[in-house]
Amino acid sequence: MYAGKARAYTNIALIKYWGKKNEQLILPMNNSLSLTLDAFYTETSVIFDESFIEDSFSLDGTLQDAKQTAKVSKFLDLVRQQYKFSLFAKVESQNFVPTAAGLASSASGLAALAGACSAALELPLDETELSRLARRGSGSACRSIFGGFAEWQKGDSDQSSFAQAIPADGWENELAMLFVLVDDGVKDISSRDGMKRTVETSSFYSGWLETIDADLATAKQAIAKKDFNKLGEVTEANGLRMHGTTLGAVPPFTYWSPESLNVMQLVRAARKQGLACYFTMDAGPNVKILVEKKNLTALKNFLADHLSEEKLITAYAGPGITLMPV
Ligand SMILES: O=C(O)C[C@@](O)(CF)CCOP(=O)(O)OP(=O)(O)O
Repeated sequence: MYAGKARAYTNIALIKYWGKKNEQLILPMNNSLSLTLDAFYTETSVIFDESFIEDSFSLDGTLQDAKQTAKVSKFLDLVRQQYKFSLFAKVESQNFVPTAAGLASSASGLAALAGACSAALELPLDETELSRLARRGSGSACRSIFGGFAEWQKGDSDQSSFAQAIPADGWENELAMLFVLVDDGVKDISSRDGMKRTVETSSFYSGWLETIDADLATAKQAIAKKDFNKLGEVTEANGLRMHGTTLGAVPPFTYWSPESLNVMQLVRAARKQGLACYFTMDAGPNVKILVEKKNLTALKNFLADHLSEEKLITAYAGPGITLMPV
């Protein structure tokens, strides 16, 4: 029997990954840059044992159906193939996210799964190898191996596509990200399906790609200079352009709900009153507001007049993956 456990935190992209060059290897079209957060994480344990006759996967104590288990098995098959063994596994994941729906990210889940497998099999994987393995589970998971800021080097092969930490001299600890929960109950298109349709059909997609390198350079410069407004501006613009591509897809779609738009307007209004804060969104209606810790209370007070308190979740910069005793 081989057992391992890992904890990994979710990350939010400031410069987005939105499109694959290679679906099977999960190689992205562009580099992306994220901030790992402390508020949401997943703990996953894995047991490989010769007595198991199939893989099993339980999430938050509930045994998952064949479809969900197949996703985990696909990842386990990769590990079995790469490390040349054939034992089945029992996988148990627990998402530590506020009860609000739609906050558990595949990034923390798949990063934790990669970490748990490497711990169970006592694979001497360094961060790069762990990031590469996590990427095969879900692209954004490769960034959750690292704490703070991380950049996913797109590479052009399985070997060359992985994330690296972006040193920021502790500046990430001066930042906060306020999640505004906009649960409009509509079942969103998954990020995997959304980016696939966009790459394949959106006439806006090439325009999006042309802007990424400049955005990345701007974001990295801003981090190096601890220039919050510069980082916020490029984050907000990049996220808007990513979402713009979905409107050009066939059929067109958007993750924005009326309440999402309302929150975006509130962020702009707060800025007009001199409160430095910027929004970004991913494959869902929730809005994430990047703000400096020193302005967090002022931002919450500003929003309190418009949004109910329980819709707000505060996150700070979080750590990288930790392998844990079983
Ligand atoms: O996180 C970002 O850079 C931007 C997004 O969150 C925007 F929605 C996409 C994340 O995609 P992911 O779930 O990693 O896809 P997978 O590789 O198909 O599993």
